[in-house]
Amino acid sequence: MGDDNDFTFSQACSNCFFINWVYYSSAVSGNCDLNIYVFEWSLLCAICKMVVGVPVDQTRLEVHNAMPDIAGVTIKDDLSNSSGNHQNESSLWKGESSDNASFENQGKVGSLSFSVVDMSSPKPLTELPKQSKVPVKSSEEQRISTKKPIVRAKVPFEKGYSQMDWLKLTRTHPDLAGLKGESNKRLISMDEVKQHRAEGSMWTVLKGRVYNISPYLNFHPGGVDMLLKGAGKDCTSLFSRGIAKLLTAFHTQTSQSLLSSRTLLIGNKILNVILDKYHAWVNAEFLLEKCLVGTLDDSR
Ligand code: HEM
Repeated sequence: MGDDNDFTFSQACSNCFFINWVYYSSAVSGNCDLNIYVFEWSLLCAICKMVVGVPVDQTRLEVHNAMPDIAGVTIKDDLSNSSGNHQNESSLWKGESSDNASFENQGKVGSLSFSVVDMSSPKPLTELPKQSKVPVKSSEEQRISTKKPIVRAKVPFEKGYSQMDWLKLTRTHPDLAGLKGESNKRLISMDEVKQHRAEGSMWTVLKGRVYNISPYLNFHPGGVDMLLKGAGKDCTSLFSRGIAKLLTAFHTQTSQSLLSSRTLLIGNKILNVILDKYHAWVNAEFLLEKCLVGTLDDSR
């Protein structure tokens, strides 16, 4: 430990691919191709370590254990002095202050020569040791503790207002739409829809169809207030409203692209757009069949 083979360089995190951490190694010996050394390991940056939940010190231990032997390493950086007293090791991992100025170094491993460029900013470097002092939860513990309870807006059914009760009503009530003998095949303008906001004759437009939602108000599992938002309006967008979720997953690529019709890659973060958050399985056309007043005339 602490011999001439010690060196420090910046390396892209194998999870998020940001070059934001500095790897320090000591006591390496034997033969190794640098390409293997750099690319074969799964090493995480400080941020991913926190997300994944591997304690910094533990990671470092694993890194040391997994270290392949390297013979004849002639790399020496400016941050370690000739006596093998590596100031930067302590500043990186033990929280002592040191000058973290960028440096560039040339090195040679076997037949491979290369440049080592420290692109890491001083701030994250001095922050690393602080993180290592905080007890880091295991990934399982972290997953459980960060899991938020799902808050549902669903309104508890009042007696007699279940969806079954609604279906019974649709089968037995003679005129839920309030048509009074008029046809429900007629075209209705948006102006006419706007005039129907009062209780008893409250209209809404859903996917081009005009419904009288008054009788359904108390049966709506999302509550009366939610349904009232669509009164006298086109509620299609409210009905199909989605949410965007930033998954705590990182993609191995870094680009801006559409991974699927609902999943977007921004940088290396995956954004998942969940469409029809509440009504994905709701067949409103069937539920409100008996409330149909007409078809929206969007030409006017
Ligand atoms: C106009 C026709 C609509 C119909 C037929 C309808 C029907 C339903 C049904 C059947 C559910 C229960 C879904 C389930 O259990 O999975 C539901 C839930 C819900 N709806 Fe609607 N809805 C309508 C409009 C709206 C509108 C316009 C809004 C918002 C402004 C809305 C907001 C909600 C909410 C927040 C829930 C609760 C989701 C939950 O936590 O389970 N609904 N709706």
